[in-house]
Order: sequence, then C-alpha cells, then structure tokens
Amino acid sequence: MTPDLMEAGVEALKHHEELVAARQGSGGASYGRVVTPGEVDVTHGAILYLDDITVSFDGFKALNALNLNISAGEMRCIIGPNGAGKTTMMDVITGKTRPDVGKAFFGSTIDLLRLRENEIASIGIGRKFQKPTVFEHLTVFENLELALKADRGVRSSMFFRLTGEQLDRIGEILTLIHLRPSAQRVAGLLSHGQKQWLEIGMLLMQDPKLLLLDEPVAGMTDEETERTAELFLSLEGNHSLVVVEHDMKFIGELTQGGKNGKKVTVLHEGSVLAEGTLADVQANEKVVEVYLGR
Ligand SMILES: Nc1ncnc2c1ncn2[C@@H]1O[C@H](COP(=O)(O)OP(=O)(O)OP(=O)(O)O)[C@@H](O)[C@H]1O
Repeated sequence: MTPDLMEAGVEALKHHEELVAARQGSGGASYGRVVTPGEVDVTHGAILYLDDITVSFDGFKALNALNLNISAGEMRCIIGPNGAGKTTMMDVITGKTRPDVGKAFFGSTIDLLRLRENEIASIGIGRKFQKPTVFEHLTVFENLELALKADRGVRSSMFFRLTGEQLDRIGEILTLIHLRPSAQRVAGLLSHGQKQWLEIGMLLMQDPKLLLLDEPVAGMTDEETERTAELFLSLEGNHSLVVVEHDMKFIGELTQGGKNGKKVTVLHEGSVLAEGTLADVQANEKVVEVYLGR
C-alpha cells in the first residue's frame, strides 16, 4: 500500500458508503445487498471473478478476453513471460486501469469496475507492488501503527477501546512477518527482504480479504524467499492471495511442488494460456515454448 492510498482511505471509504447508501435509496440494483467495509459476499465460493476483460493501449491488446476465477482463501500463482499482461491485470483489479470491455467482481456482489482505486483499497483488496514502499524514517512498529491509523477515521469511536486489541494485533503481525526483534528498528535500516515483509505486514493490518502480490521475492536471499513462502502459506485460507512471480522455485514452494492440486495460471499475450497444477503447466508444451523453455 502506498502512503497516498493509506491517507486517502478514510475519505474514499466515506465516499463508498455514501455511494452504497445512495444506490440503495434510489432502488439501484448495482449491489445485491449492503456492502460494509471488509465484507465481501463469497457464498458462491469466488472472491474474484474476471470475465472477458480486454484492455487496449493504442490498439494493442495488453489483455485480450481474459478470464480468471479465484476462490475464497485460495493461493493462486500467476506466471508468464514479460509483457504477458500480469501487471495490467492487477491494474484492472485495483481500478488503476479501466478495461474496454469485460466484467470484474469482488465476491458475487461488488462490481469493481464501478469503484475508484481508493474505494477498492478500502473494501479489502490489498496490493503489494514490486518495490517496497515503507516509511524509511519510522520504526517497524510505527509503520505498522500508521497502517492501522489509516483505519482510525472509520472506527474513530471504537479506537481507544480497541487499543489493547490493536496492540495485540501489531504483536501478532510482527511475529508473522519475522520482525518482532526489529520492532524498534528504523525501517530504512532493514534488509530488502525485511522491508518487503514490513510492507506485507502493513497491508495485513487492514485485514484485506484479497492480497495481490507482484514479484514479492525479487531481490530476496534464498533464506528470505523460503520464509516468505512460509508466510504466504500461513495466510492462505484466511486471505486469498494472487502471487505474480518469475521465481519457479518459490512457486514450487507455494504449491508444494504441484502435488496438492493448487492451481497455477499461465498468462501469454493477454490471455490465459494454461491453468492447472504446477506439474501440469510445466508439462504443457505451449508453456514450455513461450515461457519455461526460455
Ligand atoms: N500504459 C501503457 N501504454 C502502452 N502499452 C502498455 C501500457 N501498459 C502496458 N503496456 C503494454 O502491455 C503489455 C502488457 O504489459 P504488462 O506490464 O501488463 O505485462 P507483464 O506481464 O506484467 O510483464 P512483466 O513480467 O515484464 O512485468 C506490454 O506489451 C506492455 O508494453
């Protein structure tokens, strides 16, 4: 989460609530029911539904009739060659880029194409960009505290009552991201991998239902990469994760070698080229030709 998104979160949420209220008041049918922050309807099993999404840049189709379904609690790895459309797909989900055509739903009721970028961040979709964006001059603890305070306006009446719980939550996140011993360290002094974990921790403070992670282990040491895999595996189930990565060893760790039925999606030229277990896609000749064999 970037600082500007965090700061704009409260304002965006207010706007979103007004939007929902206005639509209900006018009998609008855009939402099937009241959508409260952090709540997403996954009764049909899907947390994310992209249907026939096309994005063109000057006639070039960065996404070409892309379909993608992610189940609640699922960890989905997305691979594909440079220019396949992975970043553009994340941009569509987070409202940064609008598709020419297609549908994008968060759960079964929230039409992402009707929401602004800040609103999407507020309703439970967290995005981690490749480069860490932590507050370098603040301590690890203060960074997490700040991420929590982005929520303060929303629950201002509850804030002080919940301070003890919030402190516990910060403690839990510190343990989860392996930074408890570094809580009072200035973030600028952390290693690259630790900064990535801190940013993931900041996202987790907002308890997102869906986490989009763009090349999270790029530049990490082997040990940091393994610990990141452990972290993601511990989040699976409570959160849905979409992980874009080129590091096949890491994908192997996340999918436990493809032996547990977890799906990997291969994007190529803006569409899904193949989808299946890691073993399936590694054995797919088309995938080997355009990506893995290179
Ligand atoms: N704003 C833009 N204007 C024009 N073309 C763009 C724009 N954004 C992306 N593209 C093009 O769309 C295609 C898909 O780009 P995208 O960044 O989504 O791919 P990617 O799979 O994320 O690649 P990488 O693995 O290199 O990050 C590329 O050919 C890229 O040059």
